[in-house]
Amino acid sequence: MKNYIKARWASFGYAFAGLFDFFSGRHPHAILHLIAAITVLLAAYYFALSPWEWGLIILAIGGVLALEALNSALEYVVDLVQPDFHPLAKKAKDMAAAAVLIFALATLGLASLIFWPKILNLLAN
Ligand SMILES: Nc1ncnc2c1ncn2[C@@H]1O[C@H](COP(=O)(O)OP(=O)(O)OP(=O)(O)O)[C@@H](O)[C@H]1O
Repeated sequence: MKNYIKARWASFGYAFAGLFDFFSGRHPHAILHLIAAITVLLAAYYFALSPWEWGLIILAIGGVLALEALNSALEYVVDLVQPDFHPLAKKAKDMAAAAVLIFALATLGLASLIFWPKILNLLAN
């Protein structure tokens, strides 16, 4: 039991090592997504979103950041197994980037649905 807890605790530490690497500055997209996330969270606070709106925004931000982290992980693996140019390495990296783009666009749609009426309302008053 003690060893089990020790191993789980170590896994938690590895996840934090990944998190530290992700936001270390070595992955410029991670920093861009973080800045965008903080901006959206500040806007959410300003417009006093409902709990449901907060929940959707938090899930969407978490999804974008998690997908970007997976994209970076895949880049590491591709660079490890195929440091030289290879058409399949290109396809793998481009597809992973597409996954982030798809989720980011969906998040943009969600944010527009939530914020646009509130912005219009603010402009009208
Ligand atoms: N080994 C490779 N073979 C073929 N094309 C590659 C290879 N490595 C990278 N590429 C191409 O270059 C693009 C950019 O790859 P890169 O690894 O620099 O990622 P990035 O999107 O710039 O992310 P980051 O800035 O986080 O490193 C890939 O999407 C792919 O099209």
